[in-house]
Amino acid sequence: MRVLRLRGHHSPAELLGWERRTSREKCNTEHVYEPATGRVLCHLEPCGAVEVDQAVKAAKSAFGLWSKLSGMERARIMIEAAHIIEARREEIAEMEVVNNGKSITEARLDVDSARLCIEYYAGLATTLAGQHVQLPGGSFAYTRREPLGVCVGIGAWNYPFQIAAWKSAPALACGNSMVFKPSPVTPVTAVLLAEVYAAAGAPEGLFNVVQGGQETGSLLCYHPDVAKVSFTGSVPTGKKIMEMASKGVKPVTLELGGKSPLLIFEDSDLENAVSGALMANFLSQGQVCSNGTRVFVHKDILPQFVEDVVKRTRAIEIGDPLLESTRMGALVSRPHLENVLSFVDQAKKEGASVLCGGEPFVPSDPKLKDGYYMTPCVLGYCTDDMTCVKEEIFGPVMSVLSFETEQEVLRRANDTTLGLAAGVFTRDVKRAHRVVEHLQAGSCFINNYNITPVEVPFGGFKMSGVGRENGQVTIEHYSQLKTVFVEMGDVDSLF
Ligand SMILES: NC(=O)C1=CN([C@@H]2O[C@H](COP(=O)(O)OP(=O)(O)OC[C@H]3O[C@@H](n4cnc5c(N)ncnc54)[C@H](O)[C@@H]3O)[C@@H](O)[C@H]2O)C=CC1
Repeated sequence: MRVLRLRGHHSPAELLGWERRTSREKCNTEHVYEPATGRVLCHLEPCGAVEVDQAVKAAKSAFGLWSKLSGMERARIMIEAAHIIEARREEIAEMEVVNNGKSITEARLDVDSARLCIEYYAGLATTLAGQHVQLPGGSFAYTRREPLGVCVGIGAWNYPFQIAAWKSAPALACGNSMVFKPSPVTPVTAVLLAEVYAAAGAPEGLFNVVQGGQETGSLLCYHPDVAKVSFTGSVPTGKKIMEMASKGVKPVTLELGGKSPLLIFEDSDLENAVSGALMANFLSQGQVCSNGTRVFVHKDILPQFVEDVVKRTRAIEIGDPLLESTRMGALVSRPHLENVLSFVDQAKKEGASVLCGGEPFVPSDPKLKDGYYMTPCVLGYCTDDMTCVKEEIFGPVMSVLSFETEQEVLRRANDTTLGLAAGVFTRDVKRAHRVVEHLQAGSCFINNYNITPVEVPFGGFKMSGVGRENGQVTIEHYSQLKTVFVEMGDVDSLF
């Protein structure tokens, strides 16, 4: 059973073996918008306690079957899911664009990342194994890596399909089942992932989608049959999730926000450094947790850097996210756009200089006139105490700061409670590794930025999170170790 309560114009075709449920009772529906046009896309009916319980029960029943399969058997279904995603790539990407507002070019890359993640963990599913330990007198012990049970995934709105895959792939590979709750702002594509798993032959109830916001999320976290919660979102919500999970002593994975630094030294390849700064700030309209929004540039190259970065920022094509030529689409919602613009106003008041952008943008196409667009912004003359340098803006706003020495820039880069990512551009190999050693961040980039291959772990230091997603290590976050002692002699009793 899958609890899906999405109604509207974009109802994907029914598939054998899974069922959509809509509310039997009247409840408060919420509008879901298309950011590119501002029109209402569909309505969302939040799931209550009854539906959450049904979804968890379905997942529990699927767990009974799924956890008994061998890794090879699970892998076969996951690989099939990856093939289906590949075949439906364009349709899923378009749906992501319509619901999220990002460009089709980026949405396709997100769908690819989701597929690669499922392929990668399908491979790892076949490698799960324990250890054999020889003990005195012929006795021995062995360990078994076992799944946790029903895992909950709670997603943010910036990478709706990718987050659902990044959470479900390692969970399913380990033999768990999942109930996933997307953000109520972007509820559409997680439903498509549920369709994909079902079509690939997953047992009924293996991957369920419940719709809703805070209340639905809390019901999931407190549910006694839920073994683990994996969350992507803001720091304040992450703290609440941790608190709720603690009532049942449930492990959590938290992928939270950042205010990451990007350090550009005077010996950098300037063109690459500028490209890196753009990648660090403007993907997904700047709504990326790992963004390097504090760009520290050595004072000797600052004028040239600023000239080049502003020139290339001004050239970014903004508009209809479904067009191939568009590089920046719409922000996710009207309130979020207003919030981002208010950060730009605040920066001006605090003495930063708007070098380009930071204005609402109205595309020439009349159908897009109510969309949530803005021009990407570069703020110059920033100082460490400014709000734009301290707080996560989560929009296309780059703050440029000047520095003189390595020691100084490291101290300033680490002067934050967050630690998701960090980057350094330099041609000096020794400096690159020395700097990275001192950066307090979970994901560090040398001479690039915002590259997230699924084979490597991703996650934060400090208040940016707990646990990791992707890479081999994530298997440990979705499984537990059982130790089995085997006596081959007599019991040496003290009594
Ligand atoms: N580290 C990472 O990988 C990422 C971090 N983020 C962070 O997420 C934020 C933006 O995303 P939002 O969706 O606005 O974040 P949010 O924290 O408001 O919501 C995230 C999810 O949690 C749910 N939620 C909210 N309150 C809850 C509660 N009390 N109990 C259970 N669930 C609850 C929401 O419905 C949504 O599905 C940014 O601050 C960004 O930094 C976003 C994407 C990736």
